[in-house]
Amino acid sequence: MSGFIMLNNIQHQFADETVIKDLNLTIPEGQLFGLLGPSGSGKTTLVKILIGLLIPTEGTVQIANTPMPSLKQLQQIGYMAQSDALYNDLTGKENLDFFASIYGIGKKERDQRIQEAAAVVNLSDNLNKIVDNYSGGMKRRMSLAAALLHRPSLLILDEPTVGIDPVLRASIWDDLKKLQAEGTTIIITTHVMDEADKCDRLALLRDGYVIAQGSPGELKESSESETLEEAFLYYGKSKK
Ligand SMILES: Nc1ncnc2c1ncn2[C@@H]1O[C@H](COP(=O)(O)OP(=O)(O)OP(=O)(O)O)[C@@H](O)[C@H]1O
Repeated sequence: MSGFIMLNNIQHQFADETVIKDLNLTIPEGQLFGLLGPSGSGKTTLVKILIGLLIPTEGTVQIANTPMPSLKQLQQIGYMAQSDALYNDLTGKENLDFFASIYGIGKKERDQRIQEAAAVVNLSDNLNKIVDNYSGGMKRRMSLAAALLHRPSLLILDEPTVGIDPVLRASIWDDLKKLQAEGTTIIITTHVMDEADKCDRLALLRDGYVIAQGSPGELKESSESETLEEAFLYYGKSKK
């Protein structure tokens, strides 16, 4: 397994609380990898460590053999945070134009990239609407489009489907599968079991520990569980 992303002996402390504990993860290129865990288990903290937004108290992160944080690697990453960071008074197109300028995409190319990203998330017909008039799901999809503008090879999505109805959730998953088929490595955090089932591999997080890793099938099989929820409970107990 080639280690496109490697987290080695990560530990992270906020004041006197250790929220990530001796964590090791290797994620190969092209994988759709899920971080599954309940609220407060450390998913967002881990994602922030991964992209270099937080420096871990201990341990190292490498992406494509480069120690993080690295500006060069950051340019290859598309990051979608848990809450939408959009300008409500601007149109969808104006928002994407703004993000494209931040990514340093030249004016000539910008229009094409905006159309391309909007098409992936089915927002092409809504680009001229003010974002304030978008539904919650449209805003989530617009945030995803913003994370795709620079055609990142690594996409990191922090709970991208929270508050989104099942139909839209399915459409976002279709988008993710499409991007993966084009070669994008995707890391997604979730606490929704049926979403976790769609990932190639998972790390189950609880109280800052990885309590188990594997494909959804492996995790169910090795815990003799019918569902991932049962598997999660099984590994949670065996860690106590
Ligand atoms: N900036 C911070 N300062 C102090 N404690 C923090 C900070 N950020 C997170 N924490 C704590 O770290 C722990 C893990 O939080 P984190 O946001 O990583 O969890 P999570 O799994 O992403 O949760 P959720 O699913 O609710 O987003 C929690 O106990 C949280 O209170």
